[in-house]
Amino acid sequence: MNALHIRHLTHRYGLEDVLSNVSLDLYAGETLALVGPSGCGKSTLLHIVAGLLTPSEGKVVSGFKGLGCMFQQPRLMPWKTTVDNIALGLKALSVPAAARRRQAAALALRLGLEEDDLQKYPHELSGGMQSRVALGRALALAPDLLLLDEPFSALDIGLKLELYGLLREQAQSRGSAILMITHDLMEAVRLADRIVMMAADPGRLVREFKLALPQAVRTDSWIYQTTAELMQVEEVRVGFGLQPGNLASLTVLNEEAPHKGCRI
Ligand SMILES: Nc1ncnc2c1ncn2[C@@H]1O[C@H](COP(=O)(O)OP(=O)(O)OP(=O)(O)O)[C@@H](O)[C@H]1O
Repeated sequence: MNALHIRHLTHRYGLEDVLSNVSLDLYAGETLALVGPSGCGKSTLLHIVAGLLTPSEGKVVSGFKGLGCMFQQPRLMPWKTTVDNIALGLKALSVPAAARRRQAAALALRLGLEEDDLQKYPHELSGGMQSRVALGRALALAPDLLLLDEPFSALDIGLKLELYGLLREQAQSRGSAILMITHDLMEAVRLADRIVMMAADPGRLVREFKLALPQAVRTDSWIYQTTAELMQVEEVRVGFGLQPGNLASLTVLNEEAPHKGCRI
């Protein structure tokens, strides 16, 4: 089975440790959400996994073959049309122009864009449409690993729910693994199989929760209840800047034993 193994990762900017001794595993078909306070190193960790940064210490071993990334800002090429933005990765793989445009157009339509949108430039698209294009670009190469850095944070709830569904459909049909960052605990509860809570100064993993109920059968009320339960956990409250509260009994969640590299 394909997997990503992160071992004893430490990263410094200058003299400051922003990540300390982070170890994590991610397996094919799994969605793992990283949550934690601003500045705890979530994006740094994602950039290291994407190969955009070399860690100061530790290693990342990935058995995944394809990588798709989506960030908070769509980061589309302003001089390229919708289809050409989606087809960017296919062009890099030397897929002939007609074939890559055909594939990109089919994907765009599956993601809810319309025929009329295909030849538009990013400035002619709404924010939500740009997010669909960015998701299309991330999915175009059928990656078996998707890295998502708060991809839906700027969108309204209706569009978020729609894009969650599209993402899940695409990821499930390909058995892709997803490593996502979110500030929205409810989004993590809706989408993730595991939630890893981080703390800052230095950035580290402090707690992991396994959500045993399959995504497809999670109802809104289960999501609200589970989020509320999580919000009672000390590390989660601290991470979200809330006053410490009473520890609730976790009836819905299966709490995982902390793995190597975690500090509680
Ligand atoms: N290129 C850089 N040079 C120096 N310091 C950096 C650089 N990038 C990030 N940092 C610092 O590293 C720390 C971690 O940043 P990072 O963006 O990884 O955190 P984050 O958890 O993703 O934050 P947020 O949730 O606010 O996006 C922060 O203190 C940030 O200021």
